[in-house]
Amino acid sequence: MLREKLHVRRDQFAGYFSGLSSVPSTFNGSNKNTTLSQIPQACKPSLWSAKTPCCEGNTSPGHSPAQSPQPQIALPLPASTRLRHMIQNSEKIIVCPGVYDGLSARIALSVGFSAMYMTGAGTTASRLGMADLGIAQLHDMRTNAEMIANLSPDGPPLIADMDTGYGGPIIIARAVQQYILAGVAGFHIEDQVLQKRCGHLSGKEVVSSDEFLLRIQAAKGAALRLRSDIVIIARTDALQSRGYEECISRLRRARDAGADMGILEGCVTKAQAAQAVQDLAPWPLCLNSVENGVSPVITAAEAQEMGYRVMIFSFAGLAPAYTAIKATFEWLKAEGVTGTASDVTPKTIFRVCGLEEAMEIDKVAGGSAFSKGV
Ligand SMILES: C[C@](O)(C(=O)O)[C@H](CC(=O)O)C(=O)O
Repeated sequence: MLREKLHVRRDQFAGYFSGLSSVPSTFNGSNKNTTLSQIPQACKPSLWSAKTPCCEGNTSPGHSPAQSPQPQIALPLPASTRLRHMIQNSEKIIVCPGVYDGLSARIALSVGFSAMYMTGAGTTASRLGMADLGIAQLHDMRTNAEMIANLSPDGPPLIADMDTGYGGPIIIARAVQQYILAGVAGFHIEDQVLQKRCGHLSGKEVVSSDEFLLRIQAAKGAALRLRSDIVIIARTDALQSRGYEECISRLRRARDAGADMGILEGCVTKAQAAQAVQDLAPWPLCLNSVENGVSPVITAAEAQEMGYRVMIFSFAGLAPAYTAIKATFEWLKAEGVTGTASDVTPKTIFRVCGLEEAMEIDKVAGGSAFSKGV
């Protein structure tokens, strides 16, 4: 039953994702307009791979036949294109753990998620040591996102927080361009005033619906100009001050302006979260889960049943890091030792952070720095 429902939904979503699904980079160096569906399966993502067998003697669009004995370099599909494809085709809701720095992202990669989310609250806390009050600016967010997105460029696509877009249309266009160049696959942009705050705090203020639309149009224009597939997620924080109907109206306007997906931030009941999907269908929605925030706890399975396509768990890394670090520091202060579990050695952390891959790079290049191990 659920499966059937999902099939219907995926077909419906297709309309929203067909527009920009052409591969913007020169896939196989020849056809700028090659679409995802035109790319033969065997040619799909293979980072720096040699020519695939199906390219042999194939002169159809999307292929360049062998012209020299040099191995052909097949560019990987951009993460944005892969994310778009996942949203359209995935059987299951796409669960994105909130990551905020290199280590939390590396842990998410090692656990094996299909996508990740870079939280603005976590970025602000970890990079600036500040609360989520609109203090992190484009530079802070872009540099963090770029580092995280490029830990595994052909790995799970990264959805990143873009807060309010950090200014008017010109700054927003610049922010979108920088996120695209950073390798970010999708982002959410909201309607809070520039002096924003976490969506789960009270006293939030939002800009007018027209100004929100302007933000979406600026973002969409930038993506189109760069021929990027980046997934634009319109988020409204208007529930607290303007009510549910206004949120639906704002999200509809954002959808009509070309946003690919929506977030109704801070739903206060499960019924409301489910209703939003129905009211905006077939436009896909993303659910932001902040446990102990203003929303009830909704599991990924429940969100999938409601019809959500993506779910971000903003505090999934930050909250346990806080708990563990605080407990350890308190222990250290009291006892003079950290009490670290014996199976967590320096190598454990370095392994998660690519130790073996780094050693392999050195070896393949002919180096011997690690020939005696580490
Ligand atoms: C999703 C969010 O934008 C984030 O930065 O992760 C925050 C999370 C939070 O601060 O609780 C938000 O919901 O505003």
